[in-house]
Amino acid sequence: MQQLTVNLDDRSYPIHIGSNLLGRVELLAPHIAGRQVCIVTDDTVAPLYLQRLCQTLADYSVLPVILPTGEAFKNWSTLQQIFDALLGARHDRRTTLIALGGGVIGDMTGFAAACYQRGVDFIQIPTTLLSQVDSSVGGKTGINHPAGKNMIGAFYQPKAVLIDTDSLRTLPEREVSAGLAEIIKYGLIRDIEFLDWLEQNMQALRALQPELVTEAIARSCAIKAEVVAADEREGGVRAILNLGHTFGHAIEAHQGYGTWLHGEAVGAGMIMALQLSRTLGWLTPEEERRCTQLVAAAGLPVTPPADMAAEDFTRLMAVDKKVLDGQLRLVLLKRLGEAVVTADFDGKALRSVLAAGDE
Ligand SMILES: NC(=O)c1ccc[n+]([C@@H]2O[C@H](COP(=O)([O-])OP(=O)(O)OC[C@H]3O[C@@H](n4cnc5c(N)ncnc54)[C@H](O)[C@@H]3O)[C@@H](O)[C@H]2O)c1
Ligand SMILES: O=C(O)C(=O)C[C@@H](O)[C@H](O)[C@H](O)COP(=O)(O)O
Ligand SMILES: [Zn+2]
Repeated sequence: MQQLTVNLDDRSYPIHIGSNLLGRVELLAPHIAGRQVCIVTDDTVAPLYLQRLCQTLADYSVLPVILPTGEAFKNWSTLQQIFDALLGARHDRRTTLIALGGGVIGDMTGFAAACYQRGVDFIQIPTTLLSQVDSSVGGKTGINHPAGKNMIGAFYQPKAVLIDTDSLRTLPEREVSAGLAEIIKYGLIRDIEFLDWLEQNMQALRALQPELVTEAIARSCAIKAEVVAADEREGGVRAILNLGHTFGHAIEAHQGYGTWLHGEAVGAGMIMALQLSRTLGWLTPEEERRCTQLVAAAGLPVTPPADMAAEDFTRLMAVDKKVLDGQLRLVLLKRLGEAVVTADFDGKALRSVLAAGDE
């Protein structure tokens, strides 16, 4: 087992990564204040892992909450089901919420924990590759709004993150690819050696070769933990974790939440950001080609949806959370391994990137 730490003073927490961790009560117990535990999961993950976790927590009073699966349910009415269950079972302020599932469950459970009785503890047990490398770490929690992704939420850190790599065995291939998008993101924004390593190992990673996947998770979490520790509430550098997301979130909202997976939209969105970086002279055409090949090799789309026009992007991107005083800011690459957040790009160049889908 490996252990990393997200260093945030008195809100610091461990990330445990390894095999067979779902059965390790001693990793959870130090982070559970009372006897009440509420496990929030979805109706795909519940039949796979809920019973196992309940057995691990046999000494606690466990309330399971099983939500409908998928991005389309990351909304107010699903969130309300968590509050209904907590109140119905008289959970008090010492309750601990546990998110058992992918990023949708993690984001919603974290937000519920931030709000319930003005804040209770929560633990992340991510079960998708995407949630193991990204969403379970860093404390961004929330739900979608029809007008934009993750528009309602809070920064609220978990007490611990437990990454059981065995849970990936049941993950569909399409979801593995979605997780690889965020892994590639870390190489692009911060670590060119990691990018080289990903190019060399992409097929083995897609096949979930255990040592390699564990290595990819640990390197990704280490980068995310470092960025979050430097800028917890995205006043500055944390925004680099948003590479490809301004475009990607527009794709998700336009297509209808859940039609394109988050990781798929980020894959295509990163290519759009790289194209714009190339037009600024920051990347060579060869570097852009190389990255496009890597994203394609991960099994991800490299072009936006055919039915999305430049105007659709412009409208949806205008509500991005990085917009300041009405001005769009994008995460672009100064060079491979180095990202910047900038408003300083040519509007015409952006328009031609956005119009690629119109052709
Ligand atoms: N908070 C953050 O920092 C952050 C970071 C990245 C993404 N996100 C959010 O995370 C969400 C995407 O997360 P996701 O890709 O995990 O999606 P998800 O939670 O919808 O999970 C994907 C699918 O995999 C299923 N699943 C989960 N674990 C499984 C397993 N072990 N075996 C089989 N099936 C399993 C789920 O039921 C679901 O159908 C988006 O809402 C995105 O906005 C948040
Ligand atoms: O943790 C972050 O910061 C990120 O931006 C990680 C992203 O991968 C993630 O999708 C996040 O939810 C996007 O945040 P948002 O603020 O753009 O909604
Ligand atoms: Zn993301």
